[in-house]
Formats: sequence, structure tokens, C-alpha cells
Amino acid sequence: MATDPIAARLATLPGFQRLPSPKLTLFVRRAFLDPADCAHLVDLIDLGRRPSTIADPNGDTAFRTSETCDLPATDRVVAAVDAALAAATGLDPRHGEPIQGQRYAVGQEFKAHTDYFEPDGADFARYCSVAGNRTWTAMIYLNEPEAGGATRFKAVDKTIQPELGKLVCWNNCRADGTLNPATIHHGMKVRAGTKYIITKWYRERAWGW
Ligand SMILES: O=C(O)CCC(=O)C(=O)O
Ligand SMILES: [Fe+2]
Repeated sequence: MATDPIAARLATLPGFQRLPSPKLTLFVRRAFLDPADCAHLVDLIDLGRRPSTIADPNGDTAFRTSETCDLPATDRVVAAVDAALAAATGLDPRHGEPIQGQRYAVGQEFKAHTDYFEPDGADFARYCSVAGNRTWTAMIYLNEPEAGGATRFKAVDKTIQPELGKLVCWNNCRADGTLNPATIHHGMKVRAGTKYIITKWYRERAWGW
């Protein structure tokens, strides 16, 4: 059976808990970021937010209703988080997309989706011809909304609650490299308060710039 070297590494790190599922390689690490860094990132997201977009629009204009922020790689905290993620995971930082922030107000959500690009989707060549598809996702909750906003992985019946500084990371592929539909997840509606997260996606090859 193929093995996943990144998962093998994460399993050895203090505080990293692996989801006990043969279908999905997913880890949670509580308090990966400290409150001051989370607060700084929240401020950056509030300053730079724009409506979120999706690849391969499916006709549902309410599919992803959040806002997104392209975080500046030159920011001291953004650079430190980038380095910390690469150091923890062992993923090649050159394969990483720039870190994004996401902000969900009350009622906003990102319906069930996978983070990889569908090979038969209209946008596949545009998004994947240089760097290849997405491999790992790293996502960090920057705060705890007062209600709602959990991330639900329905194929493995796992719901992760937002918690300040909590890192969730998973492999969008199986150990043999094929895309894993069991990674499907839903950023559920915020019911009270505002939810802030950062997302970092890694690619098969170096990101083009
Ligand atoms: O907001 C969430 O909990 C999930 C976010 C997400 O899935 C994404 O940005 O791709
Ligand atoms: Fe996602």
C-alpha cells in the first residue's frame, strides 16, 4: 500500500491529532497560532476583503457567500505563519499558493465542495496547467463565532468546531495520489458573530511566481 510521507510526519508531531478514518487523512492541531497573531490576521482580512469566488461556477449564486482577502506575503505575521506551516508539514513552501483570509458574516457559508479542481471542469487548464492540482489544505480558525460556522466533512461524519488558533490540515489526495472525494467539506453558516479563517493550499508543483 502506498504511504503518505506528510501524514507520517504529522503523526509524530506533538499536539497533532489524526482523524481515525481510512477514507480521509486529516489532522487537527489546537492552538497552532497564538491570539495576538490571530487578531493581527483578522485586522488584515477586514482591511482587504472582497467577495469570494469559486472555480467552475455551478449556477448556485449562494454557494460561497463569504469574503476573501489576499494576504500580503510581506507582512511579518503572514510570513511567519507560512514558514510555520511549511516547517510543521514538511510540504515544500515553493508549492504553496499565497495565504488567503476568509470572512463569514451571519448567514454566510461555503457549501459542500472539494478543494481540488475537477479535471473535467471548464477551468481546469486555467488553474492547474502550471502548478498542477491542489494536494494539501491547511486552514486555521482565527476566532470563534458566537454560533455556527463549523466545518463539516460529511463523507466521514466529522464536524470540526471553530476555535481560535486551531489548525486543520488534510490531504486532498489518497496515498496513491488520486483525488479523494471523501475530502468534501462544508463551511457551515455562521449563526451569530463573524467567522475568520486563513487557508493555504499546496500544489503538485511549484506555484508559478
Ligand atoms: O470555512 C470553512 O470552514 C471551510 C473553508 C473552505 O473550505 C475553503 O475555504 O476552501
Ligand atoms: Fe474548502
